Amino acid sequence: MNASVVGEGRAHAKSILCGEHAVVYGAPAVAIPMRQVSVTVWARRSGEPGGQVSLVNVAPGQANTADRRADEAPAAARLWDRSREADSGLHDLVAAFFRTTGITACGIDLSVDCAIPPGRGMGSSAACGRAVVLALASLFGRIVDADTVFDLVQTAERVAHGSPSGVDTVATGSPVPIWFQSGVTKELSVGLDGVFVIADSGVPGETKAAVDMLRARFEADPASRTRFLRRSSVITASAVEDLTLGRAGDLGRRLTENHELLSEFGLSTAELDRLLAAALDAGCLGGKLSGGGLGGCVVVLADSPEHAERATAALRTAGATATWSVPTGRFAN
Ligand SMILES: Nc1ncnc2c1ncn2[C@@H]1O[C@H](COP(=O)(O)OP(=O)(O)O)[C@@H](O)[C@H]1O
Ligand SMILES: C[C@@](O)(CCOP(=O)(O)O)CC(=O)O
Repeated sequence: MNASVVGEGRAHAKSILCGEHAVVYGAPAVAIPMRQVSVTVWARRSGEPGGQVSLVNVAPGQANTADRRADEAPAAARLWDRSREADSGLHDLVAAFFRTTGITACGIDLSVDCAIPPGRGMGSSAACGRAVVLALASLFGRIVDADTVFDLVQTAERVAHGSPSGVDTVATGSPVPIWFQSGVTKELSVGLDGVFVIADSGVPGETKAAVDMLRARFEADPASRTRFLRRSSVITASAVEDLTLGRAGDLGRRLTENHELLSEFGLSTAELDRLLAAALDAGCLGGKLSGGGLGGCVVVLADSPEHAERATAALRTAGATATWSVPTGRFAN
């Protein structure tokens, strides 16, 4: 690979099907890709001194239009969300990139077109981090192996989350559903015929706040931690079988069971519960909050495109600000 004037990197959103939070403590989780919602980053050398990074957000949605050549990066049209910049970890990530690769640090301009809403359990922070690493690698003409990408993205995730499990870091770059535990990833083959519908409650959740809240609860009551991890692990193990063997009804029940567990530990909200009730009334097989919780999204399972459409309409009526459909047929490699 040769160095270029503009480097481009892309990553997508994800939804956690089961095991969130437990995965932070070494239990397994399963996540599916949402490839239609993505972030693209363009990296250029700037005239600023070594290691200085400036960030701009470009008009939303451009990442999801026609393929663009690297030298056609659009002009910056909107400012990066400054209120969130400090905790994005992207400055640390760029510094870590130079340290790890041994490339002499220079000023970097990053243009970020992020269609993934932040704080919705869709992995915006990990996807932004992954896209930055890939953009820098392409700018400097380096091939960066998967383990190094993982470590670099985790540098930014540590700033955004505190103690990230790494499931978002892997899932935002995988085209297929993954099982993840303590840094080990397995790609899952899916025998299920159905449609996952993801719905945004419109309320931002704070993953870090949710993780901190659960940790405080576990410290106050260590037995509750054991109970939470056991139940989550059992649900995830069954969900993997249901997903691979195509047992849609069983998988739906697991999702709902996982929601009840997360809810029992204070991670749901009235808005998320209302969305789930509406989807179940509309004939969904089950569903749950997805990601950090305390806001963000739900993921529900419908057994056909027709049921998914009905669920989508019900979710919108119940207040969802956005919905996405992920048919399981899309997971073919
Ligand atoms: N478009 C954006 N502008 C600024 N910061 C962003 C943007 N997208 C993501 N981020 C960073 O990611 C964080 C959200 O990450 P997190 O709370 O983990 O939610 P998510 O569930 O989306 O991963 C933000 O606080 C910010 O640091
Ligand atoms: C709650 C957690 O399990 C998943 C967080 O997902 P998100 O950042 O809210 O998309 C945290 C983690 O795995 O590090």
